[in-house]
Amino acid sequence: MPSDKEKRNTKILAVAGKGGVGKTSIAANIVRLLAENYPGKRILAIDADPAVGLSTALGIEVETTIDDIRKAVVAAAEKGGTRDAVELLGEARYRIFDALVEADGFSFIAVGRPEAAGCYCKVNLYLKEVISILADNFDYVVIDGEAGIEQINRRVMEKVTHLLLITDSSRKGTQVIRTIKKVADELVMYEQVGAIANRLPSMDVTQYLEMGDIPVLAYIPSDAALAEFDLKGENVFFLPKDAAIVKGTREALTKIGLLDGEN
Ligand SMILES: Nc1ncnc2c1ncn2[C@@H]1O[C@H](COP(=O)(O)OP(=O)(O)OP(=O)(O)O)[C@@H](O)[C@H]1O
Repeated sequence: MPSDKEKRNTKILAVAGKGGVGKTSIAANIVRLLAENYPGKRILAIDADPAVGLSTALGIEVETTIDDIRKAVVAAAEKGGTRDAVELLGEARYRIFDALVEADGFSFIAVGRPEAAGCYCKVNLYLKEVISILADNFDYVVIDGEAGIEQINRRVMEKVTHLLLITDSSRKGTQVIRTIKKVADELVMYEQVGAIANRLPSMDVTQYLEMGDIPVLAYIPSDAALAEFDLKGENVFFLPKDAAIVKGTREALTKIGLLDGEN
C-alpha cells in the first residue's frame, strides 16, 4: 500500500549556496509564487538558516522555533521519571505542529538560532526529523538552507526532490555550488538540480560563470525593487510581478516543471 507521502507526492525544494547570495530572497519568492498559483495546496516554508531572515521576507512573526522544541523535549527527557520514550515522542510531534505559523496561503516554521556558538549539529539532526514528520502533511516544502555545505554533508537535506543552488557572479559563489552538487550527488536523493545566478551586474557575465555540469535555470540581475523592500523589511508578496527577482524565480520554477510559465 502506498504511504501518505507517496499519495501526496510532496515536492521538497531546498535552496542552498554561499552566504549572502540571495538564498532567502529566492526561497521567499518561491513560497509566494507557489502560494499564488496553487491556492488549494498545502505549502510549508522552513527557515533552516540559523542566520534567520525568511520570516521577515514573508512577513511572519515567529514565536517558537525548532530549537526551542528540541530544548524543551530534551529537558523533559532529562527529568525522566514516569514518562516513557513514546510519550516524549508524542509530545515532540504535538509541539512541532503547534509551532507552525499559519499564514495566508502557506505555513511556516523556523529552526531558530542555537546559542552555543559553532555547533548546529544537534539542531540540524532534529531539523532532519522535523522535515520528515512535516513533509507528509504538505504538497510543497520550501527550505531556506544554511550557507555552505554543512546541511548537505550531514544529510539534513537527504530527501529533497529539487535542489536549487544559488550563486552570485563571484568565483567563490560558483565554487560553492559546484562543491554542493558534488556532495549532493553522493548524499542526496534529489530528482532535479539547477542553479540560479543572482544579483548579476549590468554587464554580461554569463560566459564567466563556471557552473560545471549544473544546468542554469535563471539569470537574475541586481534588482533595485528587492533592495528597497529588504531595506524596509517588507514582505516579498508585495513585490511587483515584473520585479527581476520574481520573474527570475518564476522562470526557474517553470524550467523544473513546478509552474506552467503563464502565471
Ligand atoms: N537580485 C538581487 N538584487 C539586489 N539585491 C539582492 C538580490 N538578491 C538578493 N539581494 C540582497 O542581498 C542581500 C542578501 O540576500 P539574502 O538574505 O536573500 O541572501 P542569503 O543567501 O539568504 O544570505 P545568508 O547566507 O546571510 O542567509 C539582501 O540584502 C537582499 O535584499
